[in-house]
Amino acid sequence: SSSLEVAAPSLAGFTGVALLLFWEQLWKRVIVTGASTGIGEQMAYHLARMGSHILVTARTEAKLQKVNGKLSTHTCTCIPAISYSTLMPAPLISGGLDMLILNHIGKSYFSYFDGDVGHVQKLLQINFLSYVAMTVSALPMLKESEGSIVVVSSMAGKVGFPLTVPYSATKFALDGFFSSLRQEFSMQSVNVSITLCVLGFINTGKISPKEECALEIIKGGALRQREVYYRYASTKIPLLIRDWAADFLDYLIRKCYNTENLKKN
Ligand SMILES: NC(=O)C1=CN([C@@H]2O[C@H](COP(=O)(O)OP(=O)(O)OC[C@H]3O[C@@H](n4cnc5c(N)ncnc54)[C@H](OP(=O)(O)O)[C@@H]3O)[C@@H](O)[C@H]2O)C=CC1
Ligand SMILES: CC(C)CCC[C@@H](C)[C@H]1CC[C@H]2[C@@H]3C(=O)C=C4C[C@@H](O)CC[C@]4(C)[C@H]3CC[C@]12C
Repeated sequence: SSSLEVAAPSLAGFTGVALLLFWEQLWKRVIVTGASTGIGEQMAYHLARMGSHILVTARTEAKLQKVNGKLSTHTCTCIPAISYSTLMPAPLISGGLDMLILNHIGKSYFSYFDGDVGHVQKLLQINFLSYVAMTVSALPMLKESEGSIVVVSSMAGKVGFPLTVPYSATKFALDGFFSSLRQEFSMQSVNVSITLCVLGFINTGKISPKEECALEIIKGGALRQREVYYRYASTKIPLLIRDWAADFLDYLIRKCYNTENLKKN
């Protein structure tokens, strides 16, 4: 099929090709949040090439329309101005859902924690509570389809990095909520998979391109993996060090930061 031709060159290995062959039967209806830019936007393009029906969300209608324009030959609905309050509107799409990809984040700062409790609360609302609320409202549909929840997190949601205190808190919260929920699904025989994605720094260059990252996230979700690491070596190895020598990893991380230009709080 044409979807295979477009996506095949960027896929590594047999699993990726096998996944694409079965995708059209298995993974038709997908929601991607925060899909107007970055990794979410790239996920939308990959999914469209695979023939999925996708619903993308973000706050800015203009940016969503740009994405929608590039997706014009595929079924795509855009939801602008979703406030991501804790109360999500009742099921976003009727007719079922196979995969919910939770990806959006609110803006934060990259410097020492400034003591602004209100900002932490707001970021928890956007990066964490809205994920909980969307999961709750999508769950009846996901149970019916035996579908998947994909949660996009970060190395900063597994290890304490400096300069990202509020952000890190929201990402650690996601791990707690979804890891615990995965256990309950298993105990209650709820066949909905939960995939937590642990990403390192993603850029637009050659080292960790967002296009490849987006495809790895979709693959991990479709294969119902517990966690996705991207890129694998530079995220998995530090996590192995963390489990055996946490102080040593903290030391290595601090050594990567040039703190001369930073204002002390
Ligand atoms: N980029 C990186 O290096 C890394 C990214 N990650 C994770 O990957 C995911 C995607 O990151 P990235 O592609 O960089 O994100 P971007 O900043 O490129 O995109 C964020 C998306 O979320 C939407 N958004 C922003 N603010 C809000 C809000 N208040 N409410 C709802 N939606 C909002 C934006 O659209 P709009 O503003 O129109 O609402 C946009 O679509 C995130 O979960 C992030 O934590 C993890 C590790 C590293
Ligand atoms: C242990 C090392 C091998 C890996 C180091 C990875 C470090 C450098 C990675 C891990 C998590 C990354 C941050 C992140 O998750 C999300 C964002 C939001 C985005 O809008 C701007 C960039 C920012 C702050 C990333 C900055 C780079 C971080 C600290």
